[in-house]
Amino acid sequence: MIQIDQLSKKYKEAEQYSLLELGLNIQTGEIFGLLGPNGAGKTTLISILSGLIKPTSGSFKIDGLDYNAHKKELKQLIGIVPQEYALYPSLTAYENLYYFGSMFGLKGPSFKTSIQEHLEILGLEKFAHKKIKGFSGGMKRRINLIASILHRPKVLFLDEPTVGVDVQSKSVIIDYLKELNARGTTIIYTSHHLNEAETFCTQVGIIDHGKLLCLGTPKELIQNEQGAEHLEEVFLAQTGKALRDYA
Ligand SMILES: Nc1ncnc2c1ncn2[C@@H]1O[C@H](COP(=O)(O)OP(=O)(O)OP(=O)(O)O)[C@@H](O)[C@H]1O
Repeated sequence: MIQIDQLSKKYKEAEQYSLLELGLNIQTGEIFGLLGPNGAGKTTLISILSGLIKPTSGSFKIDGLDYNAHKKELKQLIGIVPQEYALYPSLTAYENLYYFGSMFGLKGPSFKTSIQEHLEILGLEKFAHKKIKGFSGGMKRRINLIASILHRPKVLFLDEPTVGVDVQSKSVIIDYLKELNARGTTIIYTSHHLNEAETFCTQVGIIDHGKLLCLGTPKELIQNEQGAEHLEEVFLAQTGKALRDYA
């Protein structure tokens, strides 16, 4: 589904590469967890794959389509849930979703029904006509998720979709993502919640300093790391214990 070849990114004015000749294949139907410490390059990689920023060099294809030649098709094919909320605070939940769906050309009664259905599935039907500015973090994350999937993307990129939300919202989000995946959506997500990734992901890639360190199912990675019982131990063995503070 996704073929990444020798992808590098050096931001303007940055001294170091944020991604360095990274190669990776992600198969159709996976729930792929992109894990790594702060500053590892996760957001950079997801932002390149979802067309938000350009790589410095290298290439990638999604569903056989090269990004440079097929930008329009790829926009319809993918959904993006960014780390920051991309919502209009003074519009209601319904108005936000209507706006984002319209951007993908959605319209008509079936579109309106689809918004209502998604609000129900994610437990937000009571808040459909309330303004976003009063919503909790967990509610905003769920609205952000709906906004990114109304056009039924084949591939969904999520940058830390469960950060800063309570256990209840997290569980609704994860269950919903599993359901989407069961219906055929390939999921690529970043997270610092290693317990969550261990049970949620079918494949995991650990990256650091812009390079892929290891790749496999959570079970394979745990088996291959001597003495490890959980993904967290694999992660620390691969990336070390040094703090990654940067400003
Ligand atoms: N716009 C930018 N300009 C310059 N450097 C940047 C920019 N965005 C990110 N970087 C740098 O690129 C590196 C990778 O950052 P990135 O945000 O991709 O990491 P991350 O793995 O997503 O981290 P986190 O877990 O903190 O979100 C870091 O060193 C960061 O400082």
